[in-house]
Amino acid sequence: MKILVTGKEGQVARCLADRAKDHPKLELIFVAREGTDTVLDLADPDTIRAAVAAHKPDVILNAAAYTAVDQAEDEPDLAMAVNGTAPGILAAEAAKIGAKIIHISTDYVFDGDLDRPYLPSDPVNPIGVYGKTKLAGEEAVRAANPDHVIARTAWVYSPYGKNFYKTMLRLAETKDEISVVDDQIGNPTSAYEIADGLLAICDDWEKGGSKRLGETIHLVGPDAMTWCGFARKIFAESKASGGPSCHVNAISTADYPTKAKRPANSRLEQPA
Ligand SMILES: NC(=O)C1=CN([C@@H]2O[C@H](COP(=O)(O)OP(=O)(O)OC[C@H]3O[C@@H](n4cnc5c(N)ncnc54)[C@H](OP(=O)(O)O)[C@@H]3O)[C@@H](O)[C@H]2O)C=CC1
Ligand SMILES: Cc1cn([C@H]2C[C@H](O)[C@@H](COP(=O)(O)OP(=O)(O)O[C@H]3O[C@@H](C)C(=O)[C@@H](O)[C@H]3O)O2)c(=O)[nH]c1=O
Repeated sequence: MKILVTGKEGQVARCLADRAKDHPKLELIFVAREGTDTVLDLADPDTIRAAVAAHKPDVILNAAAYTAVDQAEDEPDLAMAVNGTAPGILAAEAAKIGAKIIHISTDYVFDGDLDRPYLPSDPVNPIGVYGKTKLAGEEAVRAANPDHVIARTAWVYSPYGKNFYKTMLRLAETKDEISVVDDQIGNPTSAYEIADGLLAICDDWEKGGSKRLGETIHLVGPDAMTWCGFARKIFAESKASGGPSCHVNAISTADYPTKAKRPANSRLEQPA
């Protein structure tokens, strides 16, 4: 089964590439906005149509996105083109050739006001530009192709790209203490967990199954914690293996002003 993966250099895409060898019946083709034989720029619909026509995949896995949460507040049009409009074009192009689409979304589609983990069926209400654009992408995918899976994940970390885990370890190289917000809670998620979850769905489809088809699912790590708790965990593990570590002060969101508002409660849960 041929799977066209967007965003070749992203965290999830790179973990998909690492895991591909465990799924010999899945042929993963990675494209990016530059540097690949077939270029796919989500901000340029013509390149989307051309890439899908060139590869005629059975599944499109959209792992690319505009993920700079604060920067999105200053570039809402570009963020909307990439996160909101392009997924609909990918989904429509997939539908035209009878292909399925897996689209990755985020906890930031929720406002964070609920006092329990969010279920896929809970009402959405994003509070920042990034979340609004990701919600538009979800809606566009649902409208364009019934053969979709929308997998919402959260707080992604991996050895690749930019993420909170790597930021903490980098800061610890030069600082004795750092201050991290202790009033935003969520589920840190390894990009490998996401890759494994999505490839398990593809394996099922390859065998003729219909696992999760038409569903919006939550695919996150098992443990919820605050960003401060996550930082402390990162340093505890790092210290145990002889890596950098530093003291973490717990602060409130009000003490760490950022351009974009983030949900206080980002916990996601998938019903059994
Ligand atoms: N990171 C996180 O904490 C979370 C991520 N998600 C979602 O998970 C998915 C994967 O995220 P993650 O792997 O962390 O993302 P990354 O930020 O690691 O990578 C995003 C990729 O998207 C590519 N990209 C950006 N703009 C375009 C464009 N116009 N055309 C083509 N490619 C583009 C980037 O390309 P380039 O290398 O050229 O910059 C990059 O390779 C996304 O849908 C994201 O919204 C959901 C929840 C949490
Ligand atoms: C670096 C740093 C951040 N923070 C705070 C800011 C913010 O509230 C929180 C997380 O910071 P970041 O900017 O690294 O994370 P952020 O970019 O908000 O992460 C989000 O990315 C997008 C793509 C998603 O979809 C989300 O699930 C989520 O993972 O930690 C501190 O309190 N101290 C620090 O030293």
